[in-house]
Amino acid sequence: MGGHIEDYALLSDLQTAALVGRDGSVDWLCLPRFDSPSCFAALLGTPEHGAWRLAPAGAGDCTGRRYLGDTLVLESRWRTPDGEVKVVDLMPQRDRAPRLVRIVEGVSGAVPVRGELRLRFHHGRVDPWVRRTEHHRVAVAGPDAAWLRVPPGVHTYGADGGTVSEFTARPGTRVPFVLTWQPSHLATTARTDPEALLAATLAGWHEWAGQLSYRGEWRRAVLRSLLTLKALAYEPTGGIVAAPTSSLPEAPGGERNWDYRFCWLRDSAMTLSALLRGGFRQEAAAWRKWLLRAVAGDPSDVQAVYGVAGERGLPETEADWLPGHLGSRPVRFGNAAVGQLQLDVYGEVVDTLDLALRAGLPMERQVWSLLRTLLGSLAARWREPDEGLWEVRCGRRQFTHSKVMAWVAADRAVRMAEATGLPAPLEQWRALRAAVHAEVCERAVDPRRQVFVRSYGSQELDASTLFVASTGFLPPDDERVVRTVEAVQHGLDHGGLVRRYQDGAADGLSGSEGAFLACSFWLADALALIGRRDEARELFVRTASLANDLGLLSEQWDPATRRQLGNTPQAFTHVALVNTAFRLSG
Ligand SMILES: OC[C@H]1O[C@H](O[C@H]2O[C@H](CO)[C@@H](O)[C@H](O)[C@H]2O)[C@H](O)[C@@H](O)[C@@H]1O
Repeated sequence: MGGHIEDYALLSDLQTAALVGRDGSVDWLCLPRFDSPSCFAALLGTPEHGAWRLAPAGAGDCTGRRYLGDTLVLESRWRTPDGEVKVVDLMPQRDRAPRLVRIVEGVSGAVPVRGELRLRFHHGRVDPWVRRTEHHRVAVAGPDAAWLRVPPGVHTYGADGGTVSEFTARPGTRVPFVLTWQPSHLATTARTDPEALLAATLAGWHEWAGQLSYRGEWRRAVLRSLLTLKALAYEPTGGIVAAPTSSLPEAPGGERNWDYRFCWLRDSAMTLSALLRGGFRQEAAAWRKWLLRAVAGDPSDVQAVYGVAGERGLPETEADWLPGHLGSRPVRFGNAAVGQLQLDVYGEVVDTLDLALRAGLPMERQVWSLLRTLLGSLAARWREPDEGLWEVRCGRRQFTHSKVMAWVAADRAVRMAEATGLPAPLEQWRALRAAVHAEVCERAVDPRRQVFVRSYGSQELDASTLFVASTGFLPPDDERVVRTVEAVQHGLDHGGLVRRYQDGAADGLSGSEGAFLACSFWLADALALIGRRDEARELFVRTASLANDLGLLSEQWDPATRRQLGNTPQAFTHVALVNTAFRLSG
């Protein structure tokens, strides 16, 4: 049922991503886009649902692995009784077709190597027909074709529903495999030079990483997080996916399994703020253009989530043929969050536009007009209950976080209007800001404890109320802020980390979940803001240390089993890591 979540390495060509396990198996790959059906879905099933293992014959997990420098080129090493072998995995940035390149290099001895390629299109459901050409094995089914370039001298044959390759790796030999996807109606595929692709891919990532402006003490973790965020941005449109996976469970064996291969305005706006802080402005400009296209049509009907090209419909379906990761069912594709009202997205989007302006991106006329439409829509809707940032499936409420973020939208809009002098109903925006502030202070605070609660009138805690401090809604020395931070720290503690809300709080789903890693970083932020910097540092370091050996973090953490949970790598978590590192580094 796939390896452990933290066993996976990420490869990306900035249009889709693959996950490679420690055992040398590519267990997840959607082609040609992040949100396309997968051709390898062993992550959510077994190798029978599609996988490509390439490793010393009979070997288990690799004995060491790393990314080559500041790139997403993975090198896995096996030391075996027969000798040592390296496999270098990469997804070159696209020219025409998506490719997965795997180069086996002999280091010492004579090591028998075995490749087992099982392509299963449409999320593990369709076993393609495979034919042989002079240089390739070609798998075809429906719209999909995958071409495996067979290296000269490698014995390749069909067996066990897949393609097996066998050879012996010796020092000085490099054996490259290239898997290319293209529409099945194309009869040939272009030849490529895998070594040239490797060199260009290394250079491309290094060049990008070289722009990082952060010089603080957590440079390595920050850069790996930013590389991961960049890897989740769909280059042709500027959209950013929340994670490249679907249905990795928030509770093993449970139903909390969601498809994250889409662009949440919340997640992508926050991603942009992290990239901007790191000095990456080009992505911000591209995302702003994506945003304009995505919300075009009826910007007042802004959705919380869109497809990578701005699609509005992402129908949620259940894949009953997949057993799920660790038996966690259902496996879902598509996401019903698309039909929810999540008012906080106004705040996150406007906050990011403000940050972009302050980072020197010129305010375009179209962006300004979008901002005015968004504010008009928010003014009409902010009193409505919504599903909130946690996307509850048990009905709408007056969530505190949604209202605080409505205040953020009005506040940042006022700030931008004042800074630019561009035409705006400034007095209306100021009045909106004041009205939201007054209502939140009156209705979202528990009168007895003087803490901000999950929703108006409730007694429940919610880590998203920490935003009252970090957004500037109230000054950090306000007693209600301090009490809220302390209440979250103690009331939502889960093994030294933070739950997003109390275990058992209504969300419309069965079972419980792990500690939410982004919330743990948010608490570190809030502790720093209220002056408890030592505790903030300690929590930050503890949370960041849960990353796997390659620096990757999923959405949640299970303190009992000490394992990662949920979709991986998750943008939300890496964004929070970056933002907190910046704050703590001053
Ligand atoms: O927990 C229920 C919800 O889980 C997902 O939402 C979470 O992930 C989103 C993407 O990272 C994030 O924006 C949101 O704040 C998280 O709660 C899922 O996508 C939802 O459909 C589901 O209701």
